[in-house]
Amino acid sequence: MTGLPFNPRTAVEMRDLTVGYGSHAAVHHLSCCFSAGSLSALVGVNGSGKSTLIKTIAGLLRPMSGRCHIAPGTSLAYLPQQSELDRSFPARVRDLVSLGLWSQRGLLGRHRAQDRDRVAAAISAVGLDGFDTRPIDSLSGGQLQRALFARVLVQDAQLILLDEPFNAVDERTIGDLVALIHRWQGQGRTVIVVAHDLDLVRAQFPQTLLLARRPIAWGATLDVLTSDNLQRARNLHEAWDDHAPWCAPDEVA
Ligand SMILES: Nc1ncnc2c1ncn2[C@@H]1O[C@H](COP(=O)(O)OP(=O)(O)OP(=O)(O)O)[C@@H](O)[C@H]1O
Repeated sequence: MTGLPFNPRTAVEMRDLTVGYGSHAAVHHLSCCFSAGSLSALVGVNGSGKSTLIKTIAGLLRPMSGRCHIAPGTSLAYLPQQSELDRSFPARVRDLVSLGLWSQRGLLGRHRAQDRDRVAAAISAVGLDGFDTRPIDSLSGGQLQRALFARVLVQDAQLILLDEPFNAVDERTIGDLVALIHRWQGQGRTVIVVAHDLDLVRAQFPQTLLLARRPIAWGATLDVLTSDNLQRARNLHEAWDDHAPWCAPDEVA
């Protein structure tokens, strides 16, 4: 499959992608693509390879084999899981949100008045009015997630990757974050979100990729999240041997 031309309406395309850590593959033989302007969920049980795949799309992990192709010139915003963030870093909410400007201004670049306005508008848009100077280590989990979404807003990226943004946040915050995600998609951005709540995924995400170290199903959410596919994903995951050698493509059913 490698060598085929990249479709310009495609934002991200994986072709027989295998990726992992050291010599251990965490995601095997994945071929799928995300259209420009699509909204997709990435689901699977713990350890099924979701974060690994998101990090690969973000360019933080290199494929062991196959390809992960991003449309040339695509700007990208990646929000890791909260557990990967260092909350003890001495920063205020507006410092955290201003980091979203670095690709446009450089890390040490001076912020203009319009940048400060953009940061203030983003903080307001996520419902954190009055929190500008709050240290980030004093925020609740939901408030921190709102601040991180404000940073993504400021980044103004065409491709947005969110790893478990709804983890440990309340219903109201989830509703507000989902509204922002729909707004991004409405603006023509491509959004890929790792999520665990399958009811939320069914209600809010048109497309889904179900992973169990290898792709189980990909496409319209209601066609993917069938009880058969979910059972197949659980079975495959339970049978997975982390120490097995790298499997060749034709060993996958
Ligand atoms: N930095 C790492 N070094 C070695 N192995 C890793 C590393 N990160 C993840 N793994 C392994 O890769 C596999 C897939 O992990 P990954 O974090 O991608 O799964 P996940 O679906 O995102 O899980 P969760 O839902 O728990 O966040 C797991 O077996 C995990 O232990």
